[in-house]
Amino acid sequence: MTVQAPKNSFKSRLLAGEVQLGLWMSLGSAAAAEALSLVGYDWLLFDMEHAPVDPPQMQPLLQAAAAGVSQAVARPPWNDPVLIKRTLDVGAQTLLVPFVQSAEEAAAAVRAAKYPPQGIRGVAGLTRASRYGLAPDYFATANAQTCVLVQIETPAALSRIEEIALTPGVDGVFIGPSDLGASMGHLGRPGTAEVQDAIRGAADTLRDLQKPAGILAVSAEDAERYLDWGYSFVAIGIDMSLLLRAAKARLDHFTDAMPGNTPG
Ligand SMILES: O=C(O)C(=O)C[C@H](O)[C@@H](O)CO
Repeated sequence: MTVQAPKNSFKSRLLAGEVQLGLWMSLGSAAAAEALSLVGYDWLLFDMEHAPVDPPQMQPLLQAAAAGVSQAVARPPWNDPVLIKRTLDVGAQTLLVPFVQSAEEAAAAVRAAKYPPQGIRGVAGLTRASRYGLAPDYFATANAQTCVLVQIETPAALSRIEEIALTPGVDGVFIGPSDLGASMGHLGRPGTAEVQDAIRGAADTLRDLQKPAGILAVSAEDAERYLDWGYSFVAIGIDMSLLLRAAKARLDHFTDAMPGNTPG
C-alpha cells in the first residue's frame, strides 16, 4: 500500500479565491469536532489561544475532524516557533497565527512553519504530520501544503497591513474583530462603527493586494456583511454559542409555556 502525504484543499481553494465558510471551535471536544465536520463546513478553526487545548489535545481533534469533510485550521496560542512546530507535528496543515504586528513577525511565523531551507521547522520523521513516516512524499510536499494565515488585532498592525500581507509565505490575513475593537478602545463592542469601518477598510486593502481575507463573525448578520465586503474565509459562528443559543431557546420554549410563567 502506498501512503500519500496529506493535501491541503483549504489552501488550494484559498489561493483560488474561493469563499470558504468555517466554524470556530472552542469546546475542545473530539466528539463535537467529528460531528460538526460531518455537517459540511469548509473548515473548522481549533483554537489553542483561548480554549483548553494544547498540542496533545489538538491531535485527537484533528483526527476527529478528518472523519468528516471539513478542513482543519489550528490557532496556536502565540507566534512561537515551538508551539507552531508542535501544532504542525500533530497534523495541522493550516495555521492561524495570532497577534502579528509587523512584516518581521509575519516572516517569523512563516519561518517557524516551514522546513529548511525556507524556514526553521524541526524535523521529526514519525509524527502524524508525515503519516507516521509512511508517506514517502511528505518532506518533498510539506512546505507547499502548509498554509500560514496571520491575524491582525491592533491598529498598529492594521497600519502595516500591506507589508504584513505581502510578506513571502503569508497566504492570507485574518482580522480579529474582538481584539481589534478592544485595542481601539471598544472592549466587548466590535460592532462599533469605528471598528467596523476599520474591518471594511482592511477588506478593501486586501482585495487590492489580491490577498485572501478572513474574519470571525459571531452572528449571521455579521457574516453576511463581511462576505459582502469581500472576506473569503469567514467563520460564520462559534460552536459554544450555537450550543448555548439552542439550549436556551429549548428551555425558554418549555418554561415560558408552563402555567403561571409569563413569557420574557
Ligand atoms: O479578535 C477576535 O475576534 C479573535 O481573536 C477571536 C476571539 O479570540 C474569540 O472571539 C474566540 O472565541
